[in-house]
Amino acid sequence: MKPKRIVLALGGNALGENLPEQMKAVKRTVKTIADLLEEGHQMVITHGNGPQVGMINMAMTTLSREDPSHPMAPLSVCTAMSQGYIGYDLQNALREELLNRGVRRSVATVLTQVEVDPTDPAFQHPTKPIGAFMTQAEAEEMRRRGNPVMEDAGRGWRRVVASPRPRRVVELDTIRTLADAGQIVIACGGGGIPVLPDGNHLRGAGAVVDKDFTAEILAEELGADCLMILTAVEKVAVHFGKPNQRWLTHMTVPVAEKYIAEGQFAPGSMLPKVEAAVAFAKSSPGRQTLITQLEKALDGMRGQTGTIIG
Ligand SMILES: Nc1ncnc2c1ncn2[C@@H]1O[C@H](COP(=O)(O)OP(=O)(O)O)[C@@H](O)[C@H]1O
Ligand SMILES: NC(=O)OP(=O)(O)O
Repeated sequence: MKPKRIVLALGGNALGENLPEQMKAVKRTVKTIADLLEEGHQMVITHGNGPQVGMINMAMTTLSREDPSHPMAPLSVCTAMSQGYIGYDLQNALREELLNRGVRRSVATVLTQVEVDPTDPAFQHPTKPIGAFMTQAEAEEMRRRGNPVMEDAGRGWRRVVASPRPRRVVELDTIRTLADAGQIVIACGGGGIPVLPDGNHLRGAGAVVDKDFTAEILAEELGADCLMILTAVEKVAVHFGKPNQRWLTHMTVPVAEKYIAEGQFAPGSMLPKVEAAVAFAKSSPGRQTLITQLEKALDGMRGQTGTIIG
């Protein structure tokens, strides 16, 4: 297989939901990344932060309630914390996995900001699920305390926050320089820290950006051949979770757009992945997205499983 430049977007199951789970999960995750690197692919890695940013935000809110001298931490700051928290485990686990395979490579996490538009209507309509899953009763209580909640793709209830579209990766030049120099970069974690340009100042925004959209921008800007989105399902389905569910091996752009229009993909979970894939395919001929499970990434790259879009 010809080596490719891949932007890899890691979903929740690659990271676990709390500290001990994360330390365990990343050990499994980096085996997949190391396998892909061994095949000669060049990788820029990004990851989600839904559970983690929710946990950090809740911890900071509790601290501020208990001791008002600690002001509430905005979601932008919580995302910055989540990039450090996840990047720390991921880069160390990958470094160690490579060393165990006799490979000495530099791995670095770049704290990354993304510009968002203050007029983005998403600020008025929270859709991004964060934090742990809740029962409906817990969700009602959360709603009563002023936090919007939503049912998340049949898996339970979660708090939802605004998720504006990313427009520009602020630290793109740094990421490109490191990637071009053959270094392994972890960047744009949690979709990037959302910021609003205000003259020379970048003001943090109260939102969580979808990592699939930021990964798409990164893949476009870095001239990647492949956007790889690793999640909890091996393939994308139509009629997901229904008796007539059908797993998809390949979607052309028009077919993906037709399924999007039919509402086949759940907002806040599979929809942004397929929308990102469509945008990537449209950005230049030959660009493809692979959506599959972490454990199936190598088979997916070999065309043996997963859903290819483009
Ligand atoms: N049409 C669909 N096909 C496959 N999975 C779907 C579909 N619609 C919703 N899903 C759900 O979306 C999930 C992936 O979204 P999510 O868990 O938010 O991603 P991430 O892995 O990035 O955290 C799948 O595990 C599945 O439960
Ligand atoms: N920020 C983000 O997209 O996180 P998840 O992938 O965990 O939803």
